[in-house]
Amino acid sequence: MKGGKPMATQEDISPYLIFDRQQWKKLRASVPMPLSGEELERLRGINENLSVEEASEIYLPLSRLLNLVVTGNRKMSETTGLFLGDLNPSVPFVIGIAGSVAVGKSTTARVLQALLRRWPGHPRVDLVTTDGFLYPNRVLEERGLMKRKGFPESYDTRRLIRFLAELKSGREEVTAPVYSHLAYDILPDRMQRVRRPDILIVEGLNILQSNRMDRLSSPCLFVSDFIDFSIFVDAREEDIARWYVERFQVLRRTAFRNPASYFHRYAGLTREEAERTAKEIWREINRPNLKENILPTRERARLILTKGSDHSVREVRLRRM
Ligand SMILES: Nc1ncnc2c1ncn2[C@@H]1O[C@H](COP(=O)(O)OP(=O)(O)OP(=O)(O)O)[C@@H](O)[C@H]1O
Ligand SMILES: CC(C)(CO)[C@@H](O)C(=O)NCCC(=O)O
Repeated sequence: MKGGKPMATQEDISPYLIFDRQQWKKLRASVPMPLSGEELERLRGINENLSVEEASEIYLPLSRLLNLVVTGNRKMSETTGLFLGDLNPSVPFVIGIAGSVAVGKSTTARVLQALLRRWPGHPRVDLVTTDGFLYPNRVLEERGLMKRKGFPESYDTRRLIRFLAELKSGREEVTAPVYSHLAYDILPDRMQRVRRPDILIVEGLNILQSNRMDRLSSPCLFVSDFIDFSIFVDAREEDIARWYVERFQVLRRTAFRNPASYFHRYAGLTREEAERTAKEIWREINRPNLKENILPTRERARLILTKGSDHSVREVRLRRM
């Protein structure tokens, strides 16, 4: 592919092409129209810190690539339909987004959702986060896992696999449980309905994992078996830790103030106390999870976005296949 160069290390066996920012941004060249003012506003609503430059230089070319992959995939299922003498309706194309807590998965997912919606042919793009497949706090407490949220054992992975299998089987409607960061728990009386979108984006730190528990499930299937294109959002650990602490400070002044917030007690902390608390949660929970369970899955992704300390993407690695 134009502009990409093979990975510098292990050049002979690496499946990735590497693009620096300059090379990558050129790949939006044939996008027919720039983002409209209205679309830019919508993107700003997703994350006020996301720059227009970032959206158009990084995420727009990425949406162009995804659009081509989705179209190719649809052609392939039409070919199978032709073979079967039956134009079987295509099932949702699933894009997975993985990476550490606080690396920016949700933001990436929402930007891609907004951009993909404007491509012709697949206007219905839904978004599900694997947070909904965490066990409720009641179960986590019983199992002594309250300090292990986000670790493989804190998810009902079988249920997540069942959800994806049902979606890929062409069901008219599938449902996912809903997690609330405010309640810090699964909402018992809420369900997210997914009705055969053209594309489903599944965002979560665990989507590329294949731990022992999953292998024991029968039949032997992994979450990644249902993902057509996977993206890993990557950054230096020091940067992610800082983003985690910064986000915690923002939440202390905003969401934690809400008396309904599980972390309402944190609203009363001073800036220094909040910083200490956030650093401790990072050190005790999210950092070990990154090292032990998330980073080892990075090279399973089709595409790796590497961010610099200001969240701007410095490098894109794309698997040849
Ligand atoms: N592209 C971006 N530009 C600027 N800031 C960003 C960008 N992406 C994310 N951020 C900031 O980084 C922090 C984490 O982002 P986000 O909530 O999207 O992460 P996440 O990976 O979904 O985290 P979690 O797994 O904890 O839900 C937030 O403070 C967000 O505002
Ligand atoms: C719900 C997860 C696991 C993933 O989004 C994460 O946001 C989380 O709650 N981690 C546990 C430690 C913490 O509160 O940051």
